[in-house]
Order: sequence, then structure tokens, then C-alpha cells
Amino acid sequence: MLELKLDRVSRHYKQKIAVDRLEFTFGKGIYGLLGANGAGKTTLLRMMVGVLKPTSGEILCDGQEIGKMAGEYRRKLGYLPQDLGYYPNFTVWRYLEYLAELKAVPPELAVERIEKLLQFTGLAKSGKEKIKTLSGGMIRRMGIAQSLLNDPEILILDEPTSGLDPRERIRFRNMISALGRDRMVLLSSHIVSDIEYIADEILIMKGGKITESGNLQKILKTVEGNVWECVKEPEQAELLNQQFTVSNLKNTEDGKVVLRIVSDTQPVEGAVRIPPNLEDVYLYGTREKSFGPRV
Ligand SMILES: Nc1ncnc2c1ncn2[C@@H]1O[C@H](COP(=O)(O)OP(=O)(O)OP(=O)(O)O)[C@@H](O)[C@H]1O
Repeated sequence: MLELKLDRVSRHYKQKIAVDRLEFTFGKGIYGLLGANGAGKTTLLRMMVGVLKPTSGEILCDGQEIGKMAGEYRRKLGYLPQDLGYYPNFTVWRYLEYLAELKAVPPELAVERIEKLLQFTGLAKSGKEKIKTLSGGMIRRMGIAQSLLNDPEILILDEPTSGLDPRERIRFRNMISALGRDRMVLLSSHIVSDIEYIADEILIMKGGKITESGNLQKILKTVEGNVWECVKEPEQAELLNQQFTVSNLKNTEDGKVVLRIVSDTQPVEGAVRIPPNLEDVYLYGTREKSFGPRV
């Protein structure tokens, strides 16, 4: 039974509080961490993988503080950082072999694992290619392969789909879904649809705190009644767009504009309530000011 617990975890950088007394318990499954730039996602993930120490609070893996577990924790862990470091002249195979050595995977097991992981990530034909010749998507897939070399129980992925084209993103999503069946996977993203499709549980982070958490249905409920739709002339649509938080604008064939607005109160006469989606929740949860007209 895997349990990773954040116990009032904080991280300060001088005056700046990047992560603020977080409390959360992870088990098996896929967790999606959504938050605007600077919300504290990377700082949190780096503490969870042990490369950064909390200023206060503890991170406990099955009851043990991860800093005290050292190698034992690292053996349970796979990590895909935002910026993957590699030697461009290494071949994909050499790179994975090198990391397997660093992760103390026995050499005979390493060969078998590398072969399987190259298959899993669709890189079976690229083992002999130099990394500098790969596309961005292939490098990300190689990153996933390295994070899985030690068959980790805990997998932490920082923005795994950023910069990928739609086909690669879908491929990635499917890989992550397959991985979440028997381990804990935590991924951060700005891409709401990726989180919406694959996460069993969604965490919304703002200002170093988790403001919402739960499955999609629960999360959607938090903004139920606060999402509106109306059809307006372009001039009025422009005004509404300046006043309110508009999550979507769409032109109709007869020259009007359909607006999707997130607001605590009816934004304009004729606006009707519609069911929320995760983008609305994200906008609501990461808002700068209370909702209603923007000032
Ligand atoms: N080494 C550092 N020194 C000082 N401040 C830092 C440092 N690293 C992060 N911060 C600050 O802490 C806050 C959280 O940063 P963090 O990178 O964790 O956010 P994030 O949610 O991952 O953002 P992004 O989506 O842009 O990667 C930001 O205000 C950032 O400027």
C-alpha cells in the first residue's frame, strides 16, 4: 500500500513563499496538478523528488520522511524534469544505459528494461540514433523511458506534454494512462485538456496552496452555476470580454458572437447558465480577483 504524504510542507525563497503549508496524501493513481505560471508546481515536485528540501514540514513515504530514506526512496521514484539533461552526442541506447547505471539497475536487467521501454515509448528503431538528431517529442519520450528504468512505484512528471504537437500529446497521454494502473503518477501541466483526460484526481494550485482537489465531477461542481453563455453583437461582446473573464468566444455564421463567461453573478441580461468544464474551473481557481465584472 503506497502512501506519499505532504505534511504542512512549505518552501520559501528569501521573502517569497513558493509553497505554503501543503497537506495532501497521494496513493495509487494519476494525479494532475494544474496551476498558472509561478503557482509553485515545480517547487513542489522538486521537493517531492528530494532535490529540494522543504523550509518546513515533512514529506512522508509510507510513514518515513523521504530525506531519511535516501537511496531507498530514490529506488521507488521516477522523475521527468521540465528540462531533461543529456549529452547530445550519446545515442538513445547509451543514454538509457548510462542512467540505468546511475540508478543502480543491474546490467543484465538494464538491457531487458531498455528494450521494453524503447518499445513502450515507440523508440524501438531509434536506439542507435544520436540524441541530437531526435525531434522534441522523441526526446520527451526518451525522458519518460529514463524515468521508468527502475520500474518506479512513484512517477513524477513536470510538464510532460509541453511543446508537443497534438499527435505526440495524445500518444503521451495514452502512455501515462497505461502507467497509472499500478503506481502513483503525479503530472503537472498548463494544458487543461491533458489533465482532464487522464487524471483520476485533479489538484489546482494557486499561490503555493492547493485550492481545489478531487475527481473531475467534484471539481466541476465547485463552479456549477457560475458559467454562463450568451450571444451578442461583436461590439457588446468586446465590452463583455473586457469586463468579465471570458473562457471562450466563438463567431456565429450570422455575424454574432457566442461568449462563455465565468462569473459569480449573471454577467448580462439574456445570459444562461451552462455546465462547467475544467477550463472554467481553472480560470475560476486561478483568478486574481473575485469574480463578477473585472476591474
Ligand atoms: N530559485 C528560486 N529563487 C527565488 N524564487 C524562486 C526560485 N524558484 C522559484 N521561485 C519562485 O517561486 C514561485 C513558484 O515557482 P515555481 O517554479 O515552483 O512555479 P511553477 O508553478 O512551477 O511555475 P511554471 O509553471 O512557470 O514552471 C515563483 O514566484 C518563482 O518566481
